[in-house]
Amino acid sequence: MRFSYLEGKKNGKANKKDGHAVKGRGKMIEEQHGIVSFTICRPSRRNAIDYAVMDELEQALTLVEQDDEAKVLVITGEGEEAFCAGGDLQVFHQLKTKEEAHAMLAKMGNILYRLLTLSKPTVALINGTAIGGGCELATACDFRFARAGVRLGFVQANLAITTGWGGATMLFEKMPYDQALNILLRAKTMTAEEAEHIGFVHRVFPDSLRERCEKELREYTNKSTAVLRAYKEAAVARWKTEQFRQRFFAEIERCAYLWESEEHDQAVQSFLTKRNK
Ligand SMILES: CC[C@H](C(=O)O)C(=O)SCCNC(=O)CCNC(=O)[C@H](O)C(C)(C)COP(=O)(O)OP(=O)(O)OC[C@H]1O[C@@H](n2cnc3c(N)ncnc32)[C@H](O)[C@@H]1OP(=O)(O)O
Repeated sequence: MRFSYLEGKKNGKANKKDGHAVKGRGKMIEEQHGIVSFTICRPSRRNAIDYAVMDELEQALTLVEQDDEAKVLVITGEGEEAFCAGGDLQVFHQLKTKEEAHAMLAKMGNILYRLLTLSKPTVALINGTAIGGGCELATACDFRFARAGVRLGFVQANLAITTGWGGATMLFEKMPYDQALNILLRAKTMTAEEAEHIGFVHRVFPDSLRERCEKELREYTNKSTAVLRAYKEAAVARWKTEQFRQRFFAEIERCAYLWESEEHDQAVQSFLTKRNK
């Protein structure tokens, strides 16, 4: 019987030799050669993130953090269409007040903060469109590898909100100030190649995404977990300060405030109406 990575680790019985995968509501976790892959499995919703995906991602972070055989975490989406279309608008459109929005935004914000500061290298394997919170998820990872031609965009401003999961704060940490502010304010999509040109994407692969990603990561997984942890701890120390956390969570407060606006409500309604929701 192939243990699920999550179940096996919880019972301390995971058979790590041949790897294993578990497909559940909204996610699939598999581990091969020290690489743990977390796949968002909601292709009919372009891999949009709902509460179930949040909970599964949080559980996966805990296990990867604790498991010495887990050396690198890769996050990707199922199918060819999308990496992640951000928050599930059909679910989160029910949230009307600042308080209701803040509860959801802070839940995912905390998860992305944990991802940002994970003591293992992380990769967003961008298999398709990355939009809104999908770009925030990708930004929280150390590296971004994308399939040639896919489109990415911090489109939140078109919905009359800002990023709400810490994405802007992380982007200002990881990119030159003017490049980060430009892509946030323009709220347009760009190709993987354009994103590589400005330094948001690190590798663009023409095809065979997983194989190419695994080959690229062999240079990391052939190092001891202790060394990987030590370098990541040095890298993320700057983000474990109270001052950074205050900036990170202030973004979430601002998004929650904007969430309440009539403009935001109408923008989401128009997206959903276009799909007769
Ligand atoms: C919660 C806050 C968070 C943050 O920033 O902090 C956010 O992420 S805000 C949300 C930002 N996301 C978006 O605005 C993306 C909206 N979706 C799109 O722009 C397009 O769907 C796109 C570009 C992702 C894909 O376009 P494509 O033409 O390939 O597909 P469709 O638009 O026909 O969509 C197919 C199917 O998926 C459903 N869908 C897509 N995105 C979402 C979403 N974010 N939430 C829920 N459902 C989504 C869409 O409704 C269609 O469903 P169907 O039942 O077939 O009508």
